[in-house]
Amino acid sequence: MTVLVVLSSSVLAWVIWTLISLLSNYLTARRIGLPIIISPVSSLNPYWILTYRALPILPLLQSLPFNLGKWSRCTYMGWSFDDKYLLHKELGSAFTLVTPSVNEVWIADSDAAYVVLSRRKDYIKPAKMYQPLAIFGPNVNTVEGDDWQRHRKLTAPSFNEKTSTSVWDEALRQAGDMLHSWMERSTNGTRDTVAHTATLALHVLTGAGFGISYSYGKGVQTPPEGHDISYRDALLTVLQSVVLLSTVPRSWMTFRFSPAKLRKVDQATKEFQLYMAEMLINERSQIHKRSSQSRNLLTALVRASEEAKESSHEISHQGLTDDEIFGNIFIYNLAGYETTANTIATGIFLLAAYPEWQEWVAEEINLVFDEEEDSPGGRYEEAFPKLRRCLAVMFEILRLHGSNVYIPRTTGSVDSALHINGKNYIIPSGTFTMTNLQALHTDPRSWGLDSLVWRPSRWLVSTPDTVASGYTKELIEPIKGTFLPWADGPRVCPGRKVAQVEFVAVMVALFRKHRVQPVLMEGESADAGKERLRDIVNDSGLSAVTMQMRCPRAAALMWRRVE
Ligand code: HEM
Repeated sequence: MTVLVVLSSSVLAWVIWTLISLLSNYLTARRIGLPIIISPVSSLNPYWILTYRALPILPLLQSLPFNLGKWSRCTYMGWSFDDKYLLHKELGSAFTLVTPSVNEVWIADSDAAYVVLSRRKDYIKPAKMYQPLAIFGPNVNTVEGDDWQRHRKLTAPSFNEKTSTSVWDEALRQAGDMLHSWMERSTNGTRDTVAHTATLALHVLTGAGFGISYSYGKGVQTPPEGHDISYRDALLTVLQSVVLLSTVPRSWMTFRFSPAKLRKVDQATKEFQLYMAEMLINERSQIHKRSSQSRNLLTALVRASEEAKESSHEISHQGLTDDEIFGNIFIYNLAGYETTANTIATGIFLLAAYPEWQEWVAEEINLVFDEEEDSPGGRYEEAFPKLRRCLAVMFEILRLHGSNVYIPRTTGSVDSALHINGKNYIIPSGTFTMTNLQALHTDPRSWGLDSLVWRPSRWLVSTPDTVASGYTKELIEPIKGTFLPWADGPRVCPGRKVAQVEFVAVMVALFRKHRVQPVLMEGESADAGKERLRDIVNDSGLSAVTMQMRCPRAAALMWRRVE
């Protein structure tokens, strides 16, 4: 009886607290003056996320009469991928989503989006939201303010033209081997495009970022002395277990009776930490002997940190601690792995669904590379700037199928003024601003009436120079705030050039002499096969970190050589 009373009073207290918070947030939202949607939950509420993932509750809510479930249209993770710009078309360039925990201002106005992403001190990256990613130590993605400036200054310059050259070489080599493995199963095709592009992206990062080169085909590598698993396998397990690592306490993973999966994650985490510590000791000794020849993210991180320490009396404020170096090694791997791998995999699916764009890309690649050369190497500096169609394909993937569909910021402890669609608004302290990338990327006012159509050629324009040379066209420069797959402003993605170089190199290796198509099901026409691929790409959702196709293994892709 007492238990029942305690339980029902707790539920009642929770309901009252929720209603009071909702009312208080609603009154605050009224003062902003933007259209309002009231939701009983926040899209970031973990219990809500678990509920709609476990039960088919969303369609039910959305079919309620009198628009009672309208809130559920914009309170699940990745909702704007499904909605595109439609909710903004109804409500305007911005609206406030009122929830019991926080007010979220969703923005699809290009000028306002640009301002929010540029003014990092007024619109702060919510560091608390990213804390779970500080698994190995604080890093550029999890810190704010002066700390962020220090991390950024010491890590981002590692991504220079030298890195781009190594990324280019490594991506060409890996993609050539990946293609070779696909050609070996040409009749049945492969269902593992996503897994294989993930291996490729990981190998490019370990090779170009950390100087550890792997051959594409070799799965498990023999671990060096003192290790039970290879660096690659330890890193892969860690990257694929981010959600576990950031939610399950480490001590639970070490119990004798813990599930094997948890113990495997624990082992990989320890091994990865050990590898990083060894790399650090090795790199420091090379620096002190002044004998290091290699130049990669790790060397740059350690050097920059050592130099900063030497040149400052306030040591701890200038360099990076060992934990911070580990934290950054991890985050650069994480941030650069899934995003790039997904973009390449989605691109392959889309090109298989639209073979006319394969021919378009191949035409450019064959103009740039010598017909006779069997495996196109080509120097990065000469080839990359000419491969504009390849880059256009990437931009068009990111416009409609980018890894991020929104970018969160918060006004912190002070109110902030924001000009939206010709009017001034005061965004109160403690409000989240969500830059709605998917709505901005699909808005017909910026992208034309065919904004939802995947059409890479929209990225190219003829200029007098390009017409005179009879060569390919120039890439357009989108209006500020209309294309933000890498964000913008001071916290713009530091790996965007790496991702571009990697993507273009992969296109070169795959499409110069080969084409991809879906393996048709029994009785399926070629058009229906392509439609099936488009459906698979459109059925994407937000995983822990990025947008991903939910069922990429539902289609097998077949590669063939063309002359
Ligand atoms: C197509 C590929 C990629 C996409 C779409 C992408 C997208 C983004 C976006 C949107 C952000 C900003 C997030 C925010 O401010 O809330 C970001 C940040 C970041 N990205 Fe990327 N990224 C890609 C590839 C890479 C690569 C290859 C690397 C590293 C090698 C990388 C490293 C990072 C890091 C470290 C940050 C945090 C920067 C900071 O907070 O100052 N990304 N990325």
